[in-house]
Amino acid sequence: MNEREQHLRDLRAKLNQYSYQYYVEDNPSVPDSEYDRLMNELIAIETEHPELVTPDSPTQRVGGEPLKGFEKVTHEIPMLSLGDVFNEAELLDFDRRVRQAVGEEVAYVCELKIDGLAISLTYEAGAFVLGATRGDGTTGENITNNLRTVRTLPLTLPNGETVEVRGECYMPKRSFDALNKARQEKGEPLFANPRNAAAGSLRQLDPKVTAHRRLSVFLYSAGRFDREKITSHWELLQYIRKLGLPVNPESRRCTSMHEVFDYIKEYTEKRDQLSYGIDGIVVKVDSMAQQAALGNTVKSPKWMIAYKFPAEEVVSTLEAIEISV
Ligand SMILES: NC(=O)c1cc2c(=O)c3cc(F)ccc3oc2nc1N
Repeated sequence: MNEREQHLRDLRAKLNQYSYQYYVEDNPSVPDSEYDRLMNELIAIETEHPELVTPDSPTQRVGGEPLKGFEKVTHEIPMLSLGDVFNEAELLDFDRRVRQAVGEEVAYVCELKIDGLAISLTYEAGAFVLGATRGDGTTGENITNNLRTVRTLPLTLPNGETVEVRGECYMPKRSFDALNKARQEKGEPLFANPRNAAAGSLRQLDPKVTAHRRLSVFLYSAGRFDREKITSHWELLQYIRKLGLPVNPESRRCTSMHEVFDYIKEYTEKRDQLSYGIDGIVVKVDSMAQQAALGNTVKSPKWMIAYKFPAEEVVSTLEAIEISV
């Protein structure tokens, strides 16, 4: 390997390390400007020596010309949405309905409800080939080029699987604060919250704009997968993690509603320390057989429920002034 190739390898390694510090550790060791400087240097060298480009180089994320619009994508397996409950009594009703329907004890998996945008990712022979929004559940929008810019979304799977996975694309609080600070300095309208900012960033026609929004993803489900090998949701999460895809580390298997309530209490308290926004807790029946027995309504699975946190009483300054007058 010659000196130039070694320099490229060092640049890629540094950029990947900075991404890991930013997105996984929520503790960047360099400012965004230093990341962008190194990325521009890597783009310049690879442009001059295209034969040295590698498929997993961070520069391969920001490709494609701005689109005129988004192609439609049909979800073979519909992407359903979550039913909501707003208090513990309603959560107990859900548990009672589930246990009556399956006629046996039930274990649950609790997950943080990431406040982002539902997406579907398709990998063919280990290569990321298609990314889409949920849309109306049956028809979504092809946002592949924009999702390629999401640094925590692997462009290749180490073992070359063909799989469709589903998850949430979100904007970390750090990215949201930096984005609104930059917009304030330019006198541009601010985003109201990270969810709106993520949605706006994914619906950009120009991937270069999306790349600067520093989005991230957590995966939590799959489209088609081998139901012989994977008999529980907990195993599905481990399988998705083994593929090399980011899975939220806070999920927990609970064998009683008592443990579910403990989990909800724990993460209601921890919510503000998380590096991303959550708007509730998702409670899923763990057994795939019990999920199948419960089935779906036309809109949502009956084996899953979202416990929503009470809306935060954010009294804006203006409201405060009105109240004080
Ligand atoms: N926002 C979320 O963090 C989150 C969302 C969903 C879903 O929307 C969802 C929709 C389905 F049809 C099936 C499973 C799901 O699991 C989910 N799990 C999560 N953790």
